[in-house]
Formats: sequence, structure tokens, C-alpha cells
Amino acid sequence: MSLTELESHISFGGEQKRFKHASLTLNCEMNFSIYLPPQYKTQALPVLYWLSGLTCTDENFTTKAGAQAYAAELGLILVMPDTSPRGEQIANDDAYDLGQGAGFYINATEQPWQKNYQMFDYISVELIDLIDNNFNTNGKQSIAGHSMGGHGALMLALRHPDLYYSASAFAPIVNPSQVPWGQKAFRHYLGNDPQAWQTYDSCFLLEHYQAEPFPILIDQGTADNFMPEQLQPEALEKIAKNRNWPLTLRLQQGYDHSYYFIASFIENHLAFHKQYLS
Ligand SMILES: N[C@@H](CCC(=O)N[C@@H](CSC=O)C(=O)NCC(=O)O)C(=O)O
Repeated sequence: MSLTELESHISFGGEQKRFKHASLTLNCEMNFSIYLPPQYKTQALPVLYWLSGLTCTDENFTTKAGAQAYAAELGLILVMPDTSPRGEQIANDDAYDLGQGAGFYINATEQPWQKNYQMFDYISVELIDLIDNNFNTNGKQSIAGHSMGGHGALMLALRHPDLYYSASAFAPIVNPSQVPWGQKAFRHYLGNDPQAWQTYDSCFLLEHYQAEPFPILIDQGTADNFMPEQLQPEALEKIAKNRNWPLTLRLQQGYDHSYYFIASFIENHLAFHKQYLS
């Protein structure tokens, strides 16, 4: 599949680029951003996929997290996909938490979403193939994300331990089938079948996980207005403790839900993933 370059900027000795491509999985044109660190000029490198949250595109993390400086030191490729299919012909909703910008990284089965909202397959199959076929990767990848994207990162890694070496999240929605953001999205995209909801719920997936465990790091700000109702990271921590799972939950005093929080700890997340990708 061919890529069209939209932007290219030198950043910390590497290159910050943006591409568009035709997605066969989502039946539309998609953009993604990629950071290629300086080491990329001479060697194949591992990839960290970053999944953003509600209302975001590929550009929120790229422009706000300050991750390029650390990726340049560590020799990590960063890939930032969009958060949903996009376009005038694509189903949408006026609310910020449904439709475009709110794909929830799942494969929709309900109308009018099913034709385009196949984000689970896009991230775990089409995008990995696209990146590996067009860039000099070493075939190793990990995954991280924020809020809705934190849900996506944990859920995709729990569903695909064959693909991802480690997972991390900022303020993730860990139990989407039990909280308003997730319940709304799942009802629209998946219908009312509780079993379908569970297949995309990190708490359920961790509780029933059978393969080799992989490391998880979660940061959660204590001043995050969304924490009590939507996020509840302790629910996942409790299951992890019962299963002796290597999960670290760090409660960061006074931090909120914003990219100022992400920028404050992104260095730790990149270093965490680098250990497992080396
Ligand atoms: N507009 C909404 C909240 C939208 C919001 O806070 N989005 C977060 C992710 S929330 C979970 O997925 C985000 O990352 N926004 C983009 C940014 O650059 O900050 C509301 O009013 O509640």
C-alpha cells in the first residue's frame, strides 16, 4: 500500500513525519504520524505505537507530549495513528465521545458504524504491516496510550500478546463495559451483547488471560476529573495483584487528565518500553 508524505520536520536529530494512505480495513483514507530517531539512518529499530484519546487525531501526542527528545535518546520509532476513521462520508455523531475521534479501538458490528469503524483490525494488522513494509523496523513493537487510547493499548496487548512486548497507559479506561464512556460506545458499536463487550474490556481480559504475562505500567493523576467515574485504574490493579501480574500503577499527586501530565512522565514510559524491546 502506498504512502503519501504530508509533512516532514527535523526533530532532535531525527525526523517527524506525517503520511496519508488508503486503508482497506477502514474503507477510507487515514493519516498517521511517525517519529524516526537519528539511529534510524543506520539500523533497524523497534516501534512504540501510541493511541490517543477522545477528540484526538495523530497530532495531539506528536505536538504536545514532547516524546521525540526521549525517542531520539533511546532509538525508538514512534507511530501515532488517528483515533477513528475520518471523512465526510463516514458515520459520525455530534457528541465528542461517539463517532469520529472516538473509535475506541474496537471492531464495530452495528449499523451505521460497521463499514468503517474497524479500529482493532486497523491497529493490530493493517498498520503494523504498513509500518513494517515501509520503514526499517526490527519487527518488535510495544503499545501505549491515553484515556480511550490507554484502554486501546491495554486491551490490544491483552488480546495480542504475540504482537506487543509491553503495554503502558496514562489515565486509561480500564473497565469500559462498566463506565459511561465505554458503555455508550459499546452499545452503539457492538449492540447489547455483554459477551461482545467483554472481549474489549481490559479488566475482563486480564481476569481470564491464559498466555505468558507481559509488563504493564500505568500512570494516573490524582486530580484527574475523569478518574472516579470513567477510569478506575484500581480495578485493574486489584485483578493484577490477584494474578501476580507485573503491573505497576503509579498515582501521581495533583496531576490532571491533560497532555501536561503526559509530558511530565512520557520519558519514564519510553524507557519502560525500551527495556523490553531491546
Ligand atoms: N471535550 C471533552 C473532553 C475531551 C478530552 O479531554 N479528551 C482528552 C482525552 S479524554 C479520553 O479519551 C484529550 O486527550 N484531549 C486532547 C488534548 O489535546 O488534550 C469534555 O469536554 O469533557
